[in-house]
Amino acid sequence: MSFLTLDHVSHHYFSKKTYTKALENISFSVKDGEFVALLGPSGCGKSTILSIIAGIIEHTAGNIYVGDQPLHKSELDIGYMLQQDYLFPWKSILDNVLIGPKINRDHSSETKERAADLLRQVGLPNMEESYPDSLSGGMRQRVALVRTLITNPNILLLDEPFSALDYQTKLKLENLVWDLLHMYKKTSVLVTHDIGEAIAMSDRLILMNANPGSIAKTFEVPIELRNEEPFLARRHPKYQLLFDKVWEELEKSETDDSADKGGGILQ
Ligand SMILES: Nc1ncnc2c1ncn2[C@@H]1O[C@H](COP(=O)(O)OP(=O)(O)OP(=O)(O)O)[C@@H](O)[C@H]1O
Repeated sequence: MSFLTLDHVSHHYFSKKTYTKALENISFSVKDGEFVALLGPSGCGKSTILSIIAGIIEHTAGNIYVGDQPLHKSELDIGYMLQQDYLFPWKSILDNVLIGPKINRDHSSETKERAADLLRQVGLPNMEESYPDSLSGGMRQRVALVRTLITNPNILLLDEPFSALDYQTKLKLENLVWDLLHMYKKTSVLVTHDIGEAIAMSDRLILMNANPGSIAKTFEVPIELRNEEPFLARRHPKYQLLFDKVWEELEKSETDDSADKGGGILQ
């Protein structure tokens, strides 16, 4: 059975006078432990999908299931990682990481030990008492990753988590995140503009069109790439083949009739 299913999901944003058809008839599912990437042009609704899965906004049509339970009745524990790390500058690294557990009234020494252990795993040993302003962008995102994993979520939503980083740091973090998510067998949905990142990190790519946001095509990533860390996957001959196919499809969607079908004025 699928872990998460979106079944003909649509979402329209309404303001006083206008509306935007952000998503139209989105259907896909994510298997337990699977890593799915959402890829597509700006404004095609990728972040809206994550916000709906996270329960931040309510979809206007369709159904979402976690297993066989409707999303709103499920006990889905979500980890959300964004482009910005949103670390609190006045809190130490450890206290930043422990925000989630503290909200859940977990003050246990086991959780503190787990935080230190995770910080070590992401290459930040003995940094618990440091403060965010003493860290580089890449180090801050590692802390954000630990803060996301510490509550042991059963799905991770990754909204362009590497896009603010320099290229070298981004490649290193892709590897690190991939390693940890595979080690802990996490189900993940990644939003990205980067075709290479989507291919190197995920098991399946969902390519979207804009105006309104819809699914253009799905690509299975070949097993040879899925079994490799992102850095090595990028060197595999099948990586370039898939890159070219996805690129071709993206080009097609950009040359399609681009008349604005994504919204209008309310009467
Ligand atoms: N709060 C909002 N109110 C009105 N319209 C919105 C709102 N948020 C997003 N939209 C519109 O919904 C559509 C989808 O936006 P969304 O941010 O989900 O796309 P995206 O694919 O994540 O974009 P990007 O890649 O640029 O981050 C866009 O047309 C956007 O302008």
